[in-house]
Amino acid sequence: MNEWLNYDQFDRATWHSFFPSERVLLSQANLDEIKSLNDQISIADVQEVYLPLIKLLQLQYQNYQQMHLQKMTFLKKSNRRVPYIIGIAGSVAVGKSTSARLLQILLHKLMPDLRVELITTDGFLYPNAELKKRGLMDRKGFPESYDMDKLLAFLNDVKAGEAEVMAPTYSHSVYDVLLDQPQIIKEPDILIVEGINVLQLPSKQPLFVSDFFDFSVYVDADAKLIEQWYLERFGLLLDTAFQDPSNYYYSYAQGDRQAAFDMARDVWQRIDLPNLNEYILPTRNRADIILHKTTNHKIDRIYLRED
Ligand SMILES: Nc1ncnc2c1ncn2[C@@H]1O[C@H](COP(=O)(O)OP(=O)(O)O)[C@@H](O)[C@H]1O
Ligand SMILES: CC(C)(COP(=O)(O)O)[C@@H](O)C(=O)NCCC(=O)O
Repeated sequence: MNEWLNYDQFDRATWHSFFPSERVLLSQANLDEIKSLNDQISIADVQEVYLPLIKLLQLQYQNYQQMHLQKMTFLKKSNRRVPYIIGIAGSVAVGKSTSARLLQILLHKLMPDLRVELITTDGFLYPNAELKKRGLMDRKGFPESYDMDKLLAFLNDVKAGEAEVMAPTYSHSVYDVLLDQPQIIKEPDILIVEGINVLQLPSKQPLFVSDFFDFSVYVDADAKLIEQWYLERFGLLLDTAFQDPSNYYYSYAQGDRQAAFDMARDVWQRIDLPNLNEYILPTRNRADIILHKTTNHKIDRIYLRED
């Protein structure tokens, strides 16, 4: 079966024409905020690809709230705010968290009155101690390495309108879950949930994580490019680890740089690449939109699911 059957495909110029840049002028403060996130981010991508996507999301969000109000009126129930949840999927190191932060900044720009929160499912990985106990250290990121019940309960509580919901957090430099630093999510209007596993089907649970999503994005690129981005990120992790003995990568940063990169290349080949091929890529055609990247993270094609 043609996996693109249900998608409209657009090149950048066509996609941009749906919402020309002049409609939202980014201030210097906006640009500074984006550049502080990552100074390599292309502002052309932001204006030509992300702003039309944000406009589409704004329309979907408004529709969603209207539908919800009509339903509550029909059921003679009082209306309450129900968070709109956006999932962002894709390989390790494809740029999910960078895209998620961009969406958060731009959604806030277009709808300044809304509270937009962002979490990553990395926090729902079992802690390293538990992964070791289960013999799963080399399976980090694979479906069995996540506490899916905890993630589903978290999403359920957010959707149910709980005043405060705790999300565990993860640090790449500690290489573990930060059990003492949970993130507190307080009644968001929009919640972005970013992670490699957000479009996966559960093995035991009766619910999918994506059952909670109102819109989903898959960030896509050729595996060879993603490996390069993985290694570039590893280089940045090494640079920051250099003077910090508590950093997971400290000993690699102190030792031979070539050997450190050989180790990272091996981890990519043994763990993250098979995970991409076996468990992440097969979820691509569940997304509402696929952002396809080429060299230098430039988005060259956009696939939008047909209704
Ligand atoms: N749009 C972008 N432009 C330039 N570099 C980017 C962009 N998106 C991601 N990167 C870089 O690629 C690497 C992986 O991105 P990251 O957001 O950490 O990926 P993920 O969350 O998917 O693991 C990081 O070094 C990040 O700085
Ligand atoms: C924590 C992760 C599963 C998730 O990755 P992310 O999407 O945040 O890049 C990944 O970064 C990871 O640690 N994978 C295990 C093998 C490795 O060290 O790359």
